[in-house]
Amino acid sequence: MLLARLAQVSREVAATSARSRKTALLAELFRQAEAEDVPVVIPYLAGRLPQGRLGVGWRVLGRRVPPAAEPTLTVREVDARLGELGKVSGPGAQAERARLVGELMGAATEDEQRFLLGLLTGEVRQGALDAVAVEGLARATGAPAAEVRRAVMLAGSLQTVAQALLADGPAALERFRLTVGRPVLPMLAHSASSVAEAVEKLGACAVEEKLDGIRVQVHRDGGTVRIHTRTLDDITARLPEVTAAALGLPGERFILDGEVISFGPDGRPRSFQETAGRVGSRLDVATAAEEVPVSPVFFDVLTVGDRDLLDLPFAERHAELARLVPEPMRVRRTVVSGPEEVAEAERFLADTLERGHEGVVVKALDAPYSAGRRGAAWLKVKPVHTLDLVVLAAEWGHGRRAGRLSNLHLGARTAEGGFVMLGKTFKGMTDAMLAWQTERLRDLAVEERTWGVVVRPELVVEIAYDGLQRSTRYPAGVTLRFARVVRYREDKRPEEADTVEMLLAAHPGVRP
Ligand SMILES: Nc1ncnc2c1ncn2[C@@H]1O[C@H](COP(=O)(O)OP(=O)(O)OP(=O)(O)O)[C@@H](O)[C@H]1O
Repeated sequence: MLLARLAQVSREVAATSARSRKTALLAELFRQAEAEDVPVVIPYLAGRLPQGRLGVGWRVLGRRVPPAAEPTLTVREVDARLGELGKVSGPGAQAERARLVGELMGAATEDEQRFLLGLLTGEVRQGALDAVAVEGLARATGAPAAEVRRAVMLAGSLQTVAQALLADGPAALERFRLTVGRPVLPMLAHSASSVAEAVEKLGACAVEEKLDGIRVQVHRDGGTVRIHTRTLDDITARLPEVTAAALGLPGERFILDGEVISFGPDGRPRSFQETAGRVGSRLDVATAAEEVPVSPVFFDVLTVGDRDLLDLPFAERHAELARLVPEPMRVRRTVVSGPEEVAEAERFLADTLERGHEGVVVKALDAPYSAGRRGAAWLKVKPVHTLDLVVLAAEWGHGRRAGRLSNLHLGARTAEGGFVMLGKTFKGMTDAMLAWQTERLRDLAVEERTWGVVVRPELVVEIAYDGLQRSTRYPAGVTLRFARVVRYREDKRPEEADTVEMLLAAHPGVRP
């Protein structure tokens, strides 16, 4: 497929707000694409680079190159060239990168140059395109949209499903069943501002403790156990305690969903940093396991034996969980019948906080498991509210922080898929964090200024704040009071960051 065609569709999709038109445009594009184009077409449509980052800054991208008259570049050729670009390193790297970018831009028409520039600077990011792409794909291949959606959910990747569908037609969907040993993206939660609001919305529900650890999906097939993170990384080797626990359960084949967390000698949860440090460390697992032992605490089950439980109501899945996993290895919970029992839910939250946990997750008893979705059936309630924002730029520090990128420009997501700046912060950073972010943000820089760098909007950071206030200085018309960094969220993609709308909804008293 020609890059020119992709650039044209990308522009047309962005220009229309009608979902049916977007679907039609994408269906047409998929009809013209070959299966081999898919690993490039899908990320490019969403404004993502399959290579992640390329290390080309504004100095290179800012140079004007005369455009080609006719489109000749194919998407696969562009991908191969960007792959080459990503490999350049060592002395003279900048000059070599500039040469490669110059060559690529010189082979592109004006329209394609604009598209490539947007792609390389992270500006063509199109939010929420995946859902429309699923419909387009279904229409292009004659597969039922609901089945394509379920396959994408289970594969955890639109790209994998699209490639299979374009190569082999609707029969390929068979390959994407829930299978022990193949991880699926976990179900996620929305926020509610209070337990009362959550219970009001959900009716009959379970109120579960929210543990501040690391999400894990544990697959056991006979004597084999595999443990995956929320981003589907395999961390089995790092968690021997969890493997042993899974092998000790009475079932031979299952998939469990839960959290691993480390409890101190007093039985209280250790800080998130300690658990994360333990789970993140690959070296000398035996010593680490002795110093910071972790425990799995499960809250859901996706498969038992050969039965796929995803579509069962949560109440029934939990009954299966209780048969398989003994109580000390399950999250604590209370079940309430609806708003008339809100006092019980509130008592449970207070008790959970007392025991040192973060808050609760309130879950509808009748809801299926929606893998990879931030479903409305799970609502988290945390007294300390934090936001997941995206770093848009960073300023060089002064004094003790000279030579470090320090003051972060924070952006919330907009409905259109872009980002809008909400404020800045240099608070809450440890020395290690400053060193890490300096290196990481330099890699992401697309523009260097005397005051700092403007970066590709990639890095998600969790921010605590004391409130929201009106502001004429920031484009959203509001800014955060006393924003401070809690932690970086490398497990989150910028598409998962909080939106301006969510922020405004959480602060009904403040209007831009
Ligand atoms: N009982 C529980 N049920 C579901 N998730 C739980 C529970 N206890 C802890 N968690 C954790 O809380 C997360 C649910 O919140 P969400 O889906 O919004 O993820 P998140 O954005 O990482 O949230 P947060 O930053 O608040 O932890 C899960 O991914 C899981 O790691």
